[in-house]
Amino acid sequence: MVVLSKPTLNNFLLVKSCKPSTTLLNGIPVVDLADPEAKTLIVKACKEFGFFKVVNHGVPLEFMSNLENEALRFFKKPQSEKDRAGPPDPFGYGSKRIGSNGDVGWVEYILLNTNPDVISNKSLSFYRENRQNLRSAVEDYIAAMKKMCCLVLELMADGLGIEPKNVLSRLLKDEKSDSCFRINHYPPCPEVQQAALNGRNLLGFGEHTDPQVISVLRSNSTSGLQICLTDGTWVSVPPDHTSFFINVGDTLQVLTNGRFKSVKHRVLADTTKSRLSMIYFGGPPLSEKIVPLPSLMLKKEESLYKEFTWLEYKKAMYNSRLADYRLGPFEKSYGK
Ligand SMILES: C=C1C[C@]23C[C@@]1(O)CC[C@H]2[C@@]12CC[C@H](O)[C@@](C)(C(=O)O1)[C@H]2[C@@H]3C(=O)O
Ligand SMILES: O=C(O)CCC(=O)C(=O)O
Ligand SMILES: [Fe+2]
Repeated sequence: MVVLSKPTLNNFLLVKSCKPSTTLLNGIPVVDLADPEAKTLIVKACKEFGFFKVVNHGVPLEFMSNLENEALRFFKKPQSEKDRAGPPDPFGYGSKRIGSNGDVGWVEYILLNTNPDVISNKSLSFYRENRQNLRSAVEDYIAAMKKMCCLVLELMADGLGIEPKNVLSRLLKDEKSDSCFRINHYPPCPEVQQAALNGRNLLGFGEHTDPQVISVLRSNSTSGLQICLTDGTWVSVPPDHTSFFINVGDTLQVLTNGRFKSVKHRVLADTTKSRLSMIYFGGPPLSEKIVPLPSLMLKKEESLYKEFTWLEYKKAMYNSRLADYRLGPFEKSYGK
């Protein structure tokens, strides 16, 4: 069992906790990718939740558990070895600190750029610290996630009745697409029980929206993920290690002029079980102008957002805290 170092434990209990929520999301939208109605269900889910579960996706379970086992092998290594792949810059191995603006969580992780041309020394150390086949396991998995995201984005375009079919997926297919991949490991935290007695929960990963176009998450069967509904209630998402969960990101919210909502989500730590999650974040090229899709806009409909590039959004994102409403300053109504 991996235990995060003791001295900082109290800081965590003091710094980041939140009111417990026991509501289980039974009505979570589930989309069968082989269903002819998939495109309609996807659009509905993106408007209502910004979140849905994907089944019948064609990715073999073995493929997912292979990478999960490789990742666990890395997280089980002594701290000094893992630290050789860190600190994150933002890519590389990180523990407890998320980003560089003071966010913390009961989590250790590896963050990788998916573009092999911009591979950092930290990522190389991560691969070196593990068996040789880790790099190909990661690359194969990323390729499968990119393919699935592109299919989902094409179904979205179809469901929205806009053309061409690749109007969204081209952003991820572009060779300059700025996408990344994250593996999060949440060790069990016995102190969670004490926190729960005081009516609080301990955060593994604080609330935020994903800034990119789309994210696809797969976890083991340990619970912890929660999403925030449009009425502000937090609900737990029952884990399913055989399925994928899709998140609408901030960029997709802008591209659809607010029709789709980027989903606020967070992860709570568990007392006894460790959680391992793997997330592919599909992003556009840095120079891409993020504006509502012209083919989607109604006559006289105006953009809710100021014009900006993904590079500009990214710069703002790295200056923000996890829970900040990052789209705020880019809204035309901001400050009015
Ligand atoms: C606190 C931060 C971590 C983050 C960059 C940021 O300054 C604000 C956004 C954060 C986030 C959330 C979703 C993804 O996990 C992530 C990789 C991303 O693209 O935006 C993280 C960033 C990070 O960990 O570097
Ligand atoms: O680890 C998880 O289940 C979700 C983490 C997350 O939302 C993120 O890394 O952006
Ligand atoms: Fe996220």
